Amino acid sequence: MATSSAIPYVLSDKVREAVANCKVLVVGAGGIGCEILKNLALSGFQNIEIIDLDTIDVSNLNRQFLFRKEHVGKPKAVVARETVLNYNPNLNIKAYHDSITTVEYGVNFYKNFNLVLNALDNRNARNHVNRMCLAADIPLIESGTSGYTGQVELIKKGLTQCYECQPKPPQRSFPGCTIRNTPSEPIHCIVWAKHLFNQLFGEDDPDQDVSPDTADPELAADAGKLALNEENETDGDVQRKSTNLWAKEIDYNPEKLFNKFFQDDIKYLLSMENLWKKRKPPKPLAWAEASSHEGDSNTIIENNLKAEDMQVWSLSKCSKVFASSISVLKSELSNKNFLVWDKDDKPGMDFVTACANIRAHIFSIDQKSRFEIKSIAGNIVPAIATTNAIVAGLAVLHAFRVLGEELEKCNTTYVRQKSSSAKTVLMTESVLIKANPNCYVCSEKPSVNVSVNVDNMTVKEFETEVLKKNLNMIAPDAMLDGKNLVVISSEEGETEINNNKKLSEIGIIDGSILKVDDFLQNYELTVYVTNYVPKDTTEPQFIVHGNTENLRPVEEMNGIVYSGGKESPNKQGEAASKTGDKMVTDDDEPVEVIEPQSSVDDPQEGSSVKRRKLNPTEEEDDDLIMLEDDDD
Ligand SMILES: Nc1ncnc2c1ncn2[C@@H]1O[C@H](COP(=O)(O)OP(=O)(O)OP(=O)(O)O)[C@@H](O)[C@H]1O
Ligand SMILES: [Zn+2]
Repeated sequence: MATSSAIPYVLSDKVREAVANCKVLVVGAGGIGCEILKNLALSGFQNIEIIDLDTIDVSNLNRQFLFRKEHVGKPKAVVARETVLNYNPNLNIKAYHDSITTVEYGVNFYKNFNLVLNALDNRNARNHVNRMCLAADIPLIESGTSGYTGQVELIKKGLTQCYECQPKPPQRSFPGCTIRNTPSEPIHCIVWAKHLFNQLFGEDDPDQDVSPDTADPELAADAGKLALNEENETDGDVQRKSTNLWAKEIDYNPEKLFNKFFQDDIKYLLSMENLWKKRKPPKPLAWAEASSHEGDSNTIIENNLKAEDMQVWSLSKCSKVFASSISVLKSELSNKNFLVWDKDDKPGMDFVTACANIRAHIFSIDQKSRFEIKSIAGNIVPAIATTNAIVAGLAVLHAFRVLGEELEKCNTTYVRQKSSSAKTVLMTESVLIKANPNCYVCSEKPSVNVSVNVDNMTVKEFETEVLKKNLNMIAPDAMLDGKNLVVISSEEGETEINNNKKLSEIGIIDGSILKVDDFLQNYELTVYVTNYVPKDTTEPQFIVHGNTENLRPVEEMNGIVYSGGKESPNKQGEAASKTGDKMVTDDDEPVEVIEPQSSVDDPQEGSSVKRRKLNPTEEEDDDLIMLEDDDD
């Protein structure tokens, strides 16, 4: 392929020179990353570094055009580099097969670059790169797609909002008792099946218990206890022992496992009578019955007309697959400590399909095909190559503006599906979106309020659940303000002694202030602790809020709330009406590019007014900004 393209000649001399001399980092070589790399290589960029932690999967080949069949299993970053070098052998391009969140890539690493382009698929890595670019004061072009929608924005310290300025919609989650006791939708059964996979083969996680929940608030206290006592008299061991240990003891005998999860546990649930006063009770199912249940003739005929993945399995097929997948998973486990569930791993996906459908049958819930279950279980929104290409193109246009020192022209741009009411595909904010002054990441003195039961949460849980998982730190150190006492240290061996102590035991009580910092992220945060006792298991274990003035009742908070929350976004159809250039899509339908509205007196106000119009609807926005891997 030719080493030069027309693009450099439409750029000013200044930008062309900057493009040739700058050094850029591309984080992620997936759907968007491959497109960005190709665009960079063909538009005159000379010095590119690319990092991706993953290897090429066959499912990537339909849209990650730098990869071919023969590359499956090889590191994405390495192959992306090789392919791009074919476009332009003179490129100075370096590949890292690694996670960007590791300590090797500290602030000094970022300072090597003029610009960073994110092409990631998960919130954690995005949050991390956001913090690193703020710390290194490097412009970051953040992009994401979800199906037909996408977004590109510039993040620059002091000029724009950062990736964490606005609250992100929490990931959809369900109360434990719905999953364990009273499922009513297919997704409840799918989540349960994934939890069951983890209980049997994965890393131990008490939050993913699949056994009946006697602490269900719907139960009159006695009913649950009564049932538990009866259970203990008969088969009590099974209940109390870890599922994992018990499964090992019976050598993963599929019949015994089946009868426990789908017959005995269901009988036990039935004994919690309160649950079934207003609900259809579940029907316990024994292995022998399921194995011979072929389904009604209509379903068999319907199934025969469908591709295998689209068929809804009969109970007998579910039990066969249950047994065969367990046998494969058991042998996979024999040389590992635990397995990690992955939607693209056949036995794991088969196991979840079978278990979810058996449970759905028991609770009279619609059963689903393997294909549907895969997309629900893997949080999959189909990736659309065209959207990735548009977004990657926009990202590189943003890069030209940044290099031309026209950062203020990098207004956030959205890709939207054309709707009948407004023929729009691209929409831009009218102004740069300013930082949230209360942002717990980019404000001058970042602070956050954490409400937690100080007599119940351990220091280790606080570190893992609050500081790492919720506040996205990598290696936090925490000091109790006023006492100069280091309570959590990122140095091995320094504070492990505190790990199993409750927060209050080491002096973290209502009103305590913690000074937390993450050395890698160059990030300091003041954490104000308040004591909070959840009323029952349906309430969150802890709440993180940006600003006490914004405190709202727990039920409104839906687990986590940050300050500076905005009104709910409006429908995309209400987007700005001014139209501009036309372009042509694959299907030859003319689409229109929406130009920013005329500037307004107060940019901040203008921004928020416009944003309400441009933001996606609740249904479609879940993954717009941050495409999540499955991690529930
Ligand atoms: N911490 C990280 N460090 C480096 N690369 C990362 C990190 N987290 C995610 N990535 C990479 O970002 C890329 C995102 O690309 P994309 O959204 O197309 O996902 P994918 O894994 O290729 O596809 P899919 O999830 O649809 O199977 C992936 O290649 C992934 O490996
Ligand atoms: Zn911010």
